[in-house]
Formats: sequence, structure tokens, C-alpha cells
Amino acid sequence: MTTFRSVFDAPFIRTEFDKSGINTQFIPTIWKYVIQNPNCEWRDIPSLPSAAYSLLSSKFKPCTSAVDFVSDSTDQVTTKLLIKLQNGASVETVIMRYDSSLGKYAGKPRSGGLRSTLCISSQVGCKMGCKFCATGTMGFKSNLSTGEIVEQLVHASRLSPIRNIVFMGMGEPLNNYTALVEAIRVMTSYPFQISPKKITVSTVGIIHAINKFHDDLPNLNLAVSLHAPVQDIRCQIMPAARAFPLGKLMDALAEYQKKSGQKIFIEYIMLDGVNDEEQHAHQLGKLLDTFEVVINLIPFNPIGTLSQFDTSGDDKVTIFQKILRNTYNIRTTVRKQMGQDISGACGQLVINLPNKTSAVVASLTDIEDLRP
Ligand SMILES: C[S@@+](CC[C@H](N)C(=O)[O-])C[C@H]1O[C@@H](n2cnc3c(N)ncnc32)[C@H](O)[C@@H]1O
Ligand code: SF4
Repeated sequence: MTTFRSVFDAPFIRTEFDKSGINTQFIPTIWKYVIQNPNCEWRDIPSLPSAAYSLLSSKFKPCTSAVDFVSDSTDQVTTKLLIKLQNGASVETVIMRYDSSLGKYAGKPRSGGLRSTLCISSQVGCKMGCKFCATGTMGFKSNLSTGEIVEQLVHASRLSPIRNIVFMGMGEPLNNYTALVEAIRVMTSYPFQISPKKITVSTVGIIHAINKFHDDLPNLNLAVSLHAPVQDIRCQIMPAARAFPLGKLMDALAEYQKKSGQKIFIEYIMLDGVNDEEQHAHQLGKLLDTFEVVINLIPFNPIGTLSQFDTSGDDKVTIFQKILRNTYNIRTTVRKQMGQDISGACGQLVINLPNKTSAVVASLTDIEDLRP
């Protein structure tokens, strides 16, 4: 069977056009046509040179992935798309609708000034093995290509106008760095033109990638899944912390902030009795004292019987937030939970779940190889 490349695989299509002597300026026009005409055939595109038509027909498909299943949350705010890739694997991508006329996340029927956020996947599975995350239990299956990352935006844009993008779906984006950078370059250029300021990449803390992140993707937002203020607890819940120790991660973040001048978003999952005591809030406040950050406290989303964790009670979350705000003067928000009823919330994305133990053990071995 012939394997086709996605027309959104930017470096590949540019190289192929160059090799065939075709003007690469046609590429954005082709993208625009594909976005507007989901079922198009290459011969439908007006004014396409015949050399471009031959090349596209032999090597490219308008989209290599297809939407397999769509589920809406009961409040209609969240929509989860199950997307089937050409190799038979699947990933999930989640739309969250924000109605600017109401100033809040709101469902489809009141869709006045919609500006939806899209939560994108970067890998099938993940090798980081975080113990609270459903995707982590899958182990690593494969990296998504640039085209497969961009196609999630193409599919979602047909259902809702996307203004914000967060790389908080399945996988560790900085562990698929080259494809990520190319995909973001496509998303921020014509015809997508998503503002880089509206794109956030969330990472477990891959230090060598953070070191070059600002040079490759200026003006983007960086979110770091910190989840613990000390190395011991971080290692307990996030095996990747062994390869990327907290001290070195903080040094990399300091350097990033110095270079970029941008604030950093810190994600902190609230796990009952693990990292949610008052002393942890004080440790976190001191750790971040010299940084400009926004802390987002994330209520733990249950992942069925797969996890040993419980969600922190509301009282504990409130005390934690107050300490960070009042004692350390750090802007601290609590993430609104969305899409739980369709398993579309943070960390709930999982496909073809294998035996939990073997997946996590496999990922631990991989993490050892991640050190730069
Ligand atoms: C699924 S990850 C993907 C991005 C990247 N791999 C990371 O860890 O930052 C996005 C966010 O979801 C959080 N998360 C994972 N499992 C969760 C769960 N069960 N409940 C709430 N948040 C979770 C992660 O810690 C991270 O902050
Ligand atoms: S939280 Fe992020 S890094 Fe950790 S296993 Fe899940 S997707 Fe991977």
C-alpha cells in the first residue's frame, strides 16, 4: 500500500516542490483550499500547475488522518475528536468553547463570539510515565508528524473557530521537538495565522529542549508541569524527574525567562496527601520567588481504577492558593474542570490501554535514554 504524506508536512512538501522546480508560493494556497474543502481532490484546485498536480497526486493527500468519532460533553462546552492516523493508530484532540460575548466557557447554542481553545496531541502515548496520567499508562507508541499535528487543527476548525491552542493532549510535545516546531510554524503562518501568543506548549520539563525553545519559537507561551516543589515528591509521581532533576530544571527556566522576558505558566496537580499540604505551598512559593510565573492549580481528574491518587478537597486547594497569593504574591488560579463526562479532561486521554504495569515499566527505561 502506498503511504502518502500530509500536504501539511511543511518541510517535506517544500523540498519536493523545490526538487520539481515548482514555486513553493503555491503551498499556502493549497492549504487554504484543503481547509475550506474537506473532501477535495487535487484536480479541483483552480490554477494549479500540472507539475504540482502530478507531484501532489503521487505523493500527497489533503489529509492523511480522518475524524473517526466525535463526542460532545453534556454541557456542549467540550468536544472530543477521535482521530485515526494513516498507520491505524489514533489520537484525541479536544475543543473547548469560550463565548467572548458571555465572558466564559459556554456551549454550542449560545455561540455568539466564539473563540475556542484546541487541546492538541503530539504523540501516540507518552514515554514519561507520570503516575497520575492516563496517557502515561499507555507507554510510548509513536511520534506524530508535522502534518498529523497540523491536521488536528484542520479537523477541529471545521467544527469551531480556533483562537487558542494548548499542547496539553496526548504526549510530551518537547519529546517530539522537530515536528512540533515545524507544526507551530505552519499554524502561525498563512492561512492559519494563529497568534504565537495564543499558543501554549506544556512540558514535563525536557531541559535540553527548553534551552532552545525561545530561539526556535519566540513569543510562544511555555507551561511547565511542575507538580511538586521538591525533587523527592517529583520523582515519586513523575519518573521523568530523574532524568531532568528539579534544580537543573529551575536553572533552565531562569535562563529561558532571562532570554525571553516572558512569564512562565506553572501547572501543579493537586493530589490528596501527596503534594497538597501547607508546607508544600510554602516550598513552592520559595522555589518560584525570583520568577515571574502564573501558577495553575489543577484538580486531579480521576483516571478510573488506574491510579492510586485522590483529588484534593476544595478546602485544601483554597488554602494552597491563599498561601501562594497572600504570602508570596504569586498569581494563582484553579483550573476549571471541563469535559470529564467524555474523558476529555487533562490527563484523561487514552487509547487502547495496555496492561498498566508493563506500560509504565517500559516508559521508565526510555526515560533513562532521554538525558542529553
Ligand atoms: C496530558 S499533559 C500533556 C502535556 C505534557 N506532556 C505535560 O505533561 O505537561 C497536560 C497536562 O495535564 C496534566 N495531567 C495529567 N494527568 C492528569 C490528571 N489525571 N488530572 C489532571 N491533570 C492531569 C499534566 O500534568 C499536564 O500538566
Ligand atoms: S502528564 Fe504529560 S508527560 Fe506525563 S505521562 Fe501524561 S502526557 Fe506524558
